[in-house]
Amino acid sequence: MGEIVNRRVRELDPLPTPAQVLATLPLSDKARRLIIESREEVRSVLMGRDDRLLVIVGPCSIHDPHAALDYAHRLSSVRRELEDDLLIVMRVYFEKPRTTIGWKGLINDPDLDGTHKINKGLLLARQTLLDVLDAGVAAATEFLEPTSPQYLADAVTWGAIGARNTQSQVHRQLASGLSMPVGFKNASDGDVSVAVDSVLTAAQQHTFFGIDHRGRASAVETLGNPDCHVVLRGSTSGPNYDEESVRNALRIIERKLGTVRIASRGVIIDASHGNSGKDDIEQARVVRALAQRIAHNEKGISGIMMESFIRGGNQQAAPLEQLEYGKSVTDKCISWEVTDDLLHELATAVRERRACVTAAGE
Ligand SMILES: O=C[C@H](O)[C@H](O)COP(=O)(O)O
Ligand SMILES: C=C(OP(=O)(O)O)C(=O)O
Repeated sequence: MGEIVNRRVRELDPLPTPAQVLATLPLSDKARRLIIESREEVRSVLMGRDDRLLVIVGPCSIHDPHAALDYAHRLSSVRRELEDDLLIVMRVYFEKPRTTIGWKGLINDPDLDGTHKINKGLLLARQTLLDVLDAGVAAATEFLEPTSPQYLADAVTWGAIGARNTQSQVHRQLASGLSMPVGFKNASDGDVSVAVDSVLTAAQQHTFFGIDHRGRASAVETLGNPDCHVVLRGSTSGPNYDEESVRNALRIIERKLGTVRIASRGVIIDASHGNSGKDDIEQARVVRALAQRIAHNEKGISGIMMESFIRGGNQQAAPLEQLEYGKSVTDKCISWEVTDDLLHELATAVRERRACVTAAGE
């Protein structure tokens, strides 16, 4: 057998089952309530029943659970302060899709040293999510590995399928069975219509290969997820957060999804990635430009995403003891101080939008 299979597999190291991990690190009652409430709030914002702005904000990736929790505590108090205007959900991203190679996130390599202790990373990631929730902050994450949601998804309020996977059947099927709203990014080359196709596909029922809670290979039958939507993140050839690009995306959504029963025909705009050339200073400028447009009641923008951490910028990934505290090891992030200002500016923009709507009798 060894001559024809597994010739390029060094080892198969069993992982605990999802049921074991969930039993070791269960959700608290408080966390469960936060997840149920915040998922419903996200749906309401997406449907326009709640006039707040969804703001998904936090580090590009989590590499240091202690710094992540420090960030979550800062965010928690702003979240409460601005809750009448903003629905804030923290980016708690553990799985990084790479353009070629690079550190693939806390689950894949928790020690950031190429030892890839997934067993450790899985538990560390789940513990971090639970800690963030206990700090009173709802969590957003990108789902990358098709089986990882079984270990984490119960603790997640908003999910993303990234630009590199938006056209992947595997990820569309996965989203069709997820219990929370899921945003599909436009493709890295800027194609928005594939993300719209994803929303259409994920809203349908599917049957596919997966695992159950006991880790058994299973045929997974899903009901379809009507809470998927498009995230505009710019592309390798430039931004797509300008008014014309947003109108264009809304037209594609209307044309392709006109009769499909989905929560949102609006978009979320990711101010990072292709919309700011992954530059934190530019990213803050993009958020400010969006705040102005929101204040003027531009239609179709349900939410904003920002990559933000304690310190601005980024650094090379390396073992924790060699790193500067609170600074991204993947894309450049906006510093906490600037983030705090931007969140207040976005809240002001939402109040101005509300005044516009009232004045226009909408
Ligand atoms: O959000 C993070 C990165 O943009 C994504 O993981 C791709 O990064 P890379 O192009 O550096 O691999
Ligand atoms: C990888 C990310 O984004 P994108 O898929 O848009 O590159 C991300 O948001 O972390």
